Amino acid sequence: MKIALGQINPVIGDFAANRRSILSAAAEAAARGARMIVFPELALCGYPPMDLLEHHSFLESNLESLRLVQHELPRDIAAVVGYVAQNRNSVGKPIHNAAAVLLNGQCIATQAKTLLPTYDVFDEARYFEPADSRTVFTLDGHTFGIAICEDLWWETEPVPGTRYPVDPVRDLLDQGARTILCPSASPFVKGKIYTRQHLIARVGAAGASVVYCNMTGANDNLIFDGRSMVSDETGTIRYIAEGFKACVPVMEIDPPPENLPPEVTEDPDEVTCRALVTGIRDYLRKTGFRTAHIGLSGGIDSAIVAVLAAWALGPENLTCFLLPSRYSSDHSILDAARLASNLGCTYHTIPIEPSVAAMEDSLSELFSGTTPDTTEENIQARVRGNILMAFSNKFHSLLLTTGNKSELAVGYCTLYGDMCGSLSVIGDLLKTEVYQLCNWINRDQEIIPANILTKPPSAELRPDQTDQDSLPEYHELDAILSRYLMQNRSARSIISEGFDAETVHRIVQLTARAEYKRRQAPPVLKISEKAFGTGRRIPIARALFETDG
Ligand SMILES: Nc1ncnc2c1ncn2[C@@H]1O[C@H](COP(=O)(O)OP(=O)(O)OC[C@H]2O[C@@H]([n+]3cccc(C(=O)O)c3)[C@H](O)[C@@H]2O)[C@@H](O)[C@H]1O
Ligand SMILES: Nc1ncnc2c1ncn2[C@@H]1O[C@H](COP(=O)(O)OP(=O)(O)OP(=O)(O)O)[C@@H](O)[C@H]1O
Ligand SMILES: NC(=O)CC[C@H](N)C(=O)O
Repeated sequence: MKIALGQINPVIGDFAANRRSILSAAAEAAARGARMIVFPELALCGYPPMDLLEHHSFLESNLESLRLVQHELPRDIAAVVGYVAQNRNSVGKPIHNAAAVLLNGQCIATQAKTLLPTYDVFDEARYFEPADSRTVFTLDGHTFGIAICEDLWWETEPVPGTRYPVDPVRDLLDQGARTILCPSASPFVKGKIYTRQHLIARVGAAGASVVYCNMTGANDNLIFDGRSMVSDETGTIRYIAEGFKACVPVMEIDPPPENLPPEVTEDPDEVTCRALVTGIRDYLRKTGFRTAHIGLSGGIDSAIVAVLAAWALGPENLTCFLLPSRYSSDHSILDAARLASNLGCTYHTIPIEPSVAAMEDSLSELFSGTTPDTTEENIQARVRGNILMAFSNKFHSLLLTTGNKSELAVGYCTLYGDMCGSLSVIGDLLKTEVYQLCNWINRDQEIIPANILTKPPSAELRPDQTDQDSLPEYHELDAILSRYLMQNRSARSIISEGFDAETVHRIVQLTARAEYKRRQAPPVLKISEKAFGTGRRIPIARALFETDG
């Protein structure tokens, strides 16, 4: 039997476009002899629809769209389509996260999702009623079971100490399933592909094959990497679809192809770049923007964002602004200009001195007798924010923010200043990871001028300032932050590893205090297991250090 993977990139709530993607993928698969095509989780409405699920019109459009797909699909190909189903029981939440098997105008099977992820960025139990049973179906004598995304993840323990009571895959196998079909919307995280491979191998250990179809593209902070997979009944991966790209591969599953199975590997730097490029590109496309712009300082953060944005949108669609102040060094301006030229982007230079001087003049009476402090530094950052937002308003261009995860953690950024913007491109990359990725970008040729990579990081908001005037060295800062943020470790436990106690306490305090800034930050493209944003929810008004100490 030939099976196709409908690895598509749905737009949340664009039922007409998603239906077209489904129908065209099914037509292509049918033309290439596929008997079945599996689409991603909630392919019809996009993932995650969040509170749109509380709108009746959304649910009605979704069901109407399913009816249309059912009748418009090519004949003789079964399509497994993710949609929102009504819960026909009188108890529980009114809807299920489900998949329908459509064939020749009929719906021959449906399956709701049993395990509803409600951790990190997932919030499915808020909306959906879990399935209370699972059933297999047959096609051409082959028995299939459907396990929607998390239903494949039973053996993992997302919340320490908890384990789902039901193993949906085990249940389907016990009912005779020989192949598990897995419509999925599994957001990209570096290295997660190996976990998926491991989960598929578990099914193989029970003698069944898996057809795993993951979504591709990005929605807000979540990036879906595709890389759908097909395994044989020994758990060996026989096929991996391309990452970050819509495609419709077709393959024989019974028996699987003779050729050697592909190795599941990823280059962490390359895959991170591809993920972030996808995140930028889809954010703009799906929000109706074609062009973006950034403030290019000659520092490393805006440099990497410029490269990623130029790759995502094309250099002709990225405008860079050099906004020097009285403290900007000549080399910063030269480095920024050289980078923009290397990328082929247009750049404009607008000195901020006149606006800063005008602000200082306006405030001089009010501030008389005070000494300069971060207030004056922040005015510079806010003048830049003002210029960059004015360009956005006038030319319908989207401002990308350039702050990294280390700065966002400790609050080393100015509200309504360098935090202005709509999408945080590197807010999930620690500063040391930014350096690593820049070196990867420059591996064959110098795209980012070497000087940007070697000079000490500085906000250039006062004379001879460097980041290390206020922060520990980045390798130390990042080591502490990854323990505190990613592993939820307390200061005491981090100190017990040999880190300097005073530094750890200060970093933990700064990070805890800066929650209010992060709540106002734009969505951060997620690439790690713990990113700022919807997957890390911390109250702002709270007792500060007891829980962290
Ligand atoms: N708990 C809370 N909830 C809500 N709001 C709270 C708050 N605590 C303070 N605030 C408000 O926030 C204000 C302070 O925040 P904000 O105005 O941003 O300013 P602030 O955090 O005081 O200063 C910005 C810091 O970032 C550094 N910086 C700026 C720009 C770029 C870079 C870089 O290298 O990338 C570094 C700069 O050197 C300085 O240390 C307070 O005046 C108050 O209005
Ligand atoms: N001279 C400048 N011209 C244009 N934009 C600037 C300038 N200075 C700062 N910015 C903008 O503000 C952001 C914060 O910059 P800042 O220099 O304060 O710190 P940074 O975090 O070290 O960033 P970078 O490494 O990009 O310099 C920059 O990434 C950039 O987008
Ligand atoms: N949509 C889902 O069920 C996603 C949850 C799953 N653990 C994943 O990230 O792959």
